[in-house]
Amino acid sequence: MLISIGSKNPAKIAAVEQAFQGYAFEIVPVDTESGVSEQPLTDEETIRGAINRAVSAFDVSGADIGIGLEGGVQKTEHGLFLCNWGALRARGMEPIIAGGARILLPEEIAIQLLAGEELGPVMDKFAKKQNVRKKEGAVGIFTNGKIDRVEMFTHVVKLLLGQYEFKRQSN
Ligand SMILES: O=c1[nH]c(=O)c2ncn([C@@H]3O[C@H](COP(=O)(O)OP(=O)(O)OP(=O)(O)O)[C@@H](O)[C@H]3O)c2[nH]1
Ligand SMILES: [Mg+2]
Repeated sequence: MLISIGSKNPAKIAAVEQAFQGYAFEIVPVDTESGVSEQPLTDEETIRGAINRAVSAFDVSGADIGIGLEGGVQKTEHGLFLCNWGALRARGMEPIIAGGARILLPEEIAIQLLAGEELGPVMDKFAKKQNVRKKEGAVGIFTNGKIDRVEMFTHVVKLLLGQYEFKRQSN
């Protein structure tokens, strides 16, 4: 099975590799446009980015499955939540969507994002690290390492794969 992912981010690629453990597959990471802002600020925008990545990855690679994973934030009355969305594009079916873990971001982070900053660089500055976005992610930093970005996105890809198999069996 040829699986394309619309990102070259190693954390996202590792999540697809983990979720497809046990399957005979090959992964093709492709640079795709998310079609949304670098820092999505709503669930809707983040979902749109995931779908656009999955469709582009599927179209450019001729793979059996295209996967899109997008991180963003969502304002609530409780504060600004980190949100994560995934999409799966396969022949003969509408894109499948699944949501990932959410955690409240500290106020000092939220203020910077709402002022137009991108979470990736903000996290590097906050954590005094390089490329948090490609490793544990904000989710790893703010959960004291209990769950990192790979594990969080692996869960999302499993939700996508499971729905894909269910739909295939139902048809
Ligand atoms: O350090 C982080 N830990 C996280 O948990 C996280 N979740 C989202 N983001 C940031 O939100 C923006 C859109 O996310 P994103 O899906 O575009 O991710 P990305 O830019 O890292 O990958 P990619 O665009 O190469 O696929 C980018 O600025 C990401 O850095 C995170 N940064
Ligand atoms: Mg990005």
